[in-house]
Amino acid sequence: MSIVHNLGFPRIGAKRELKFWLESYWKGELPAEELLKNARGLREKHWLLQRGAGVDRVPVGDAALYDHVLDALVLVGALPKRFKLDAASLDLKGYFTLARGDATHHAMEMTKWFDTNYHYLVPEWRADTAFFANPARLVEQVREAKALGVTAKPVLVGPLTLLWLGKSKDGSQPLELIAKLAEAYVGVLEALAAEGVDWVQIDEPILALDLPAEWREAFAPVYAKLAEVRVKLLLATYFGSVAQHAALIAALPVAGVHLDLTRAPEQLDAFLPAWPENRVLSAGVVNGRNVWRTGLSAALVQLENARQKLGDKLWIAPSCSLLHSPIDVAQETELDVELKTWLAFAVQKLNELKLLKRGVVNGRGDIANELAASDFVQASRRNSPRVHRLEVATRLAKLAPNADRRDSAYPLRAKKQAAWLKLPLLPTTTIGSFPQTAEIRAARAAFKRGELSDADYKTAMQKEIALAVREQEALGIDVPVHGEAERNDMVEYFGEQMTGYLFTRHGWVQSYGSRCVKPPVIYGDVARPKAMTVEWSAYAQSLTDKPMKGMLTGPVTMLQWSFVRDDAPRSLVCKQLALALNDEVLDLETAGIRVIQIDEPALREGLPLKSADWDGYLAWAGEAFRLSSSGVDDATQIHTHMCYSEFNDILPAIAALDADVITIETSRSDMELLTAFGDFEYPNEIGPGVYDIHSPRIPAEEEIERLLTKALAVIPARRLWVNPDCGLKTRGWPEVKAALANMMTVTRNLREKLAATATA
Ligand SMILES: CN1c2c(nc(N)[nH]c2=O)NC[C@@H]1CNc1ccc(C(=O)N[C@@H](CCC(=O)N[C@@H](CCC(=O)N[C@@H](CCC(=O)O)C(=O)O)C(=O)O)C(=O)O)cc1
Ligand SMILES: N[C@@H](CCS)C(=O)O
Ligand SMILES: [Zn+2]
Repeated sequence: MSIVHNLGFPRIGAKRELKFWLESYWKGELPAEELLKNARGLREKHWLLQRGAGVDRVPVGDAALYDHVLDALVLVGALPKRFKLDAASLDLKGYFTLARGDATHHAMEMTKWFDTNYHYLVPEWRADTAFFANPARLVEQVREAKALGVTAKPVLVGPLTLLWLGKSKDGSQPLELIAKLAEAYVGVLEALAAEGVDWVQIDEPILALDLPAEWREAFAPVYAKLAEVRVKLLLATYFGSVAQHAALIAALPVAGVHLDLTRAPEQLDAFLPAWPENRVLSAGVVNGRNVWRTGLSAALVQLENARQKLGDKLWIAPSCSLLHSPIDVAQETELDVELKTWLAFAVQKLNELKLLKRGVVNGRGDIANELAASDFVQASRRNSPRVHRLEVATRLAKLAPNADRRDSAYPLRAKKQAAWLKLPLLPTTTIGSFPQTAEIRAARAAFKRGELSDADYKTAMQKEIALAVREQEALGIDVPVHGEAERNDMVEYFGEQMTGYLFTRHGWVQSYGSRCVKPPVIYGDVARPKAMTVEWSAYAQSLTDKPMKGMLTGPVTMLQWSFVRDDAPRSLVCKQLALALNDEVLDLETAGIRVIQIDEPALREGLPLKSADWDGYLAWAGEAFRLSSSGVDDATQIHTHMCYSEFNDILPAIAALDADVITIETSRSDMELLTAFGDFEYPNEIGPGVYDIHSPRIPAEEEIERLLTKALAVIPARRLWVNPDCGLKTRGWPEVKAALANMMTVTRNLREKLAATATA
């Protein structure tokens, strides 16, 4: 019998319940036992919900309390050595110390999960990293599921993917650990088999990447070892085609393979003719990375094709875990009725899978009404006048070929900027946001509920802006910011003010740990009807003589962190965003804001997974950034900011953005990135982050000094800025003030030292 299975479910809860429990626990307000009890209740609710929606095999083990990669490390006993914690006896306190750090440990590094906006904790490898099977928690969850009558399919991060995602901390090659790691996986699988588990999903998304030969070759021996355990393995691949590894995958002793047929539908034809007999094909035909209702007719064509060859060996699934999808459209009671019919979140996606199963098993006639409804929705989206705007298309068509170029090259611009900015050596700034306090969020919530008037909300936000400016003046920050108090989120805020965007009330998606984002949805042509930030920035400028830095989210990040229409190329949508943002840049300049930061933290995350596609992407992404930042006077200083990713492999593309200044996260990786910037001789100004903003820990002066000294060894002082790694919205004011005060003290001391050396 063909079945429906799911690769993973959003774990935060329809009302972000897990987020609130976690944060209460961290504040000491919720006891550990309560957190554990609540989390168990939530995952059980999700299992039953999935079963109720027609999922025959329900994923178990995906409901991490903080991060599934951290859970995978606990499962194989490979916690970073520096924490001196034992995986077998790890309690909640230890688990969260790994994730969030404490007074004596900096948190595990965090980076993007492939090309998503989800952040995982980076494993730390050493030649002597030891592993052991530590399956107790997973086994317990399998038992919980069984007790509820749910058919559990445990989900594991695959061993090769786990190794790949980690970083060597001692220069050794992570792949050398594979034999030891495979032993631990065998132990885990044996424990699951002993529980009567028949299928285990083992995720190897790295198969969507171009892998070096030694990594490709490592698959066969590892999977041969795992195949010794009497449990069926479903090798799950997603986020792209794995056809380049078809021979390797065909030869693996696994009982099933999952393919992402939404990102890479063409791979079905590549795989199907030589599909090994008796192997299950899990067809990922419902997009887990987007919010659009599936075109059921088209998906059925794929499934019918596969079923003809495979019969009941065909399984039906979402393209990837639904972790990246909001939970339930039914909660969106305020959404425009027509637009709502275009959308499907996790719960709706599971229902689509159930229908597809009926359609493919019983024939199309069994779901004739649903197919007709689906066809109608597809046509209504395609033909809707709400999607297309003539003025946007005309503006794009008329764009001058050099519209993405500044008037002069950086060296001349730098002189003109220095002439009016008159900044000291090692100028200091911050990345934009200051603490989003409970009061700010409460004011916004009251405003949204209609309990606070426009005028009162504006006054409340201006009060916060004034506070941020005052604090920065007291600290002596050279280029202050207004603090972004008025923004719910750096992407959603802009999306709400542009045409072609819709936004939800409850469409939360986990970003990391307890932090969530509510990506706005681009359904049509994008434009900016009126200024979005000018009033706030101009107000902030009126409070200080220092040059106020305006703050925008760049076109690539707006694209990457939104759910994007699937009826136009991403490059086109990005260009529309770039022009809308350029309108804002020019309005800011006219209003006297002559330092403008255009954040692009998602530039690297948007990089295609296969290197053959990189140049194409970097060309249009770079052009979009430059389009958004051009047309300003040479003396207007354009900043950009990047964080949360490894940037070494795209340094030339970062330089090609031609921003006058880039501020970039570096401290968690101990300024490793800077060496690359130094080697590459990044031509413009750089502010490498001198402290990590993810932890409440206040960085000591010595730590900041060490990092800054490291930076000075590779970047000439005249091109070096001093700033934190990222925005400070997740922190509290006392920590922010103390951390920035240390940053300022170190900077002043270094300035004196540099001046003394210059005069000596
Ligand atoms: C820089 N980062 C961002 C990424 N992606 C984005 N889209 N935005 C980013 O900033 N990706 C990479 C990183 C990830 N980092 C973060 C950091 C912090 C958060 C975060 O703090 N998220 C908040 C939600 C923020 C938000 O949208 N707030 C709104 C709504 C607040 C709210 O919950 N309102 C309640 C009502 C409350 C009441 O009092 O009644 C409601 O709407 O139900 C706002 O401020 O108005 C979080 O809480 O998780 C995310 C990613
Ligand atoms: N300006 C934003 C950038 C985050 S990546 C902030 O400061 O929060
Ligand atoms: Zn950032």
